[in-house]
Amino acid sequence: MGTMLDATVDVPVAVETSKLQDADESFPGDKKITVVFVLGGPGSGKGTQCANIVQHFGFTHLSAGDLLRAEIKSGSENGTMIQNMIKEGKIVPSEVTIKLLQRAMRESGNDKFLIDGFPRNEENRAAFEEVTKIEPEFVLFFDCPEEEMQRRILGRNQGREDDNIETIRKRFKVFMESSLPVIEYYNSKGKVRKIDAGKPIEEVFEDVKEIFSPYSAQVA
Ligand SMILES: Nc1ncnc2c1ncn2[C@@H]1O[C@H](COP(=O)(O)OP(=O)(O)O)[C@@H](O)[C@H]1O
Ligand SMILES: Nc1ccn([C@@H]2O[C@H](COP(=O)(O)OP(=O)(O)O)[C@@H](O)[C@H]2O)c(=O)n1
Ligand SMILES: [Mg+2]
Repeated sequence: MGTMLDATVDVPVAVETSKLQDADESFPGDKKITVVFVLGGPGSGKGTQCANIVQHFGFTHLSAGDLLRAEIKSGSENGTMIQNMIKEGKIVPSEVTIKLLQRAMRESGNDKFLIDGFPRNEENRAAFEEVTKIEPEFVLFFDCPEEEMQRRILGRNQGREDDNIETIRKRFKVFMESSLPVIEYYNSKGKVRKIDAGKPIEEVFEDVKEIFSPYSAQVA
């Protein structure tokens, strides 16, 4: 399953694991890990489009929010803290989120990841870089008007404790103050691929597909 951008050879899982901890000590033939960060405000359509990308391009979708919600459900010792932060629209300390992401990456057996909803602030960004040494291939940014995002979240019906108007307002504020600067940071490095996410799902995916075409899983 090679692509244009990763000269992939199959290596044992053990090598992959050490690579995650020490990705800068790569050697010829080592497995390259491709990470795309998928960012955008709450309700901009990150999860929806990631599901489409997975179908077409062979990536594994890791939603930081989904991993945190699963951690609450699992009854972990951090569960109550995570639940309280999500209810308030606050960003969970990166130490917790990065561990969940690393575990999910390891367990997937894949080498191409869409990391959805992460990094959401500077602390997330710097810690991920420090711990994993992974630089994202690019950042997919779903740009969507706030009133449209609000409408979508209120219609989402996933039973989420943070999908109420009071928490939604807090999440928008956190997005503007903490997450947009991360997008700006990557923009200054020329890594942001911005998508007009206010359009219907199929139209957004047309634009997404263009960006991902070099990563087609079908390319020999
Ligand atoms: N382009 C779109 N147009 C209309 N509704 C959308 C669009 N993309 C996603 N949705 C819907 O909006 C809600 C939020 O989408 P979701 O993918 O969960 O966003 P995010 O992960 O960014 O919060 C879902 O109910 C989804 O079905
Ligand atoms: N990197 C992250 C991602 C999510 N979260 C928490 O999880 C909540 C929901 O995130 P999400 O990505 O599932 O939300 P949406 O943007 O998909 O609506 C956020 O509001 C944060 O409280 C976090 O703390 N750190
Ligand atoms: Mg989501």
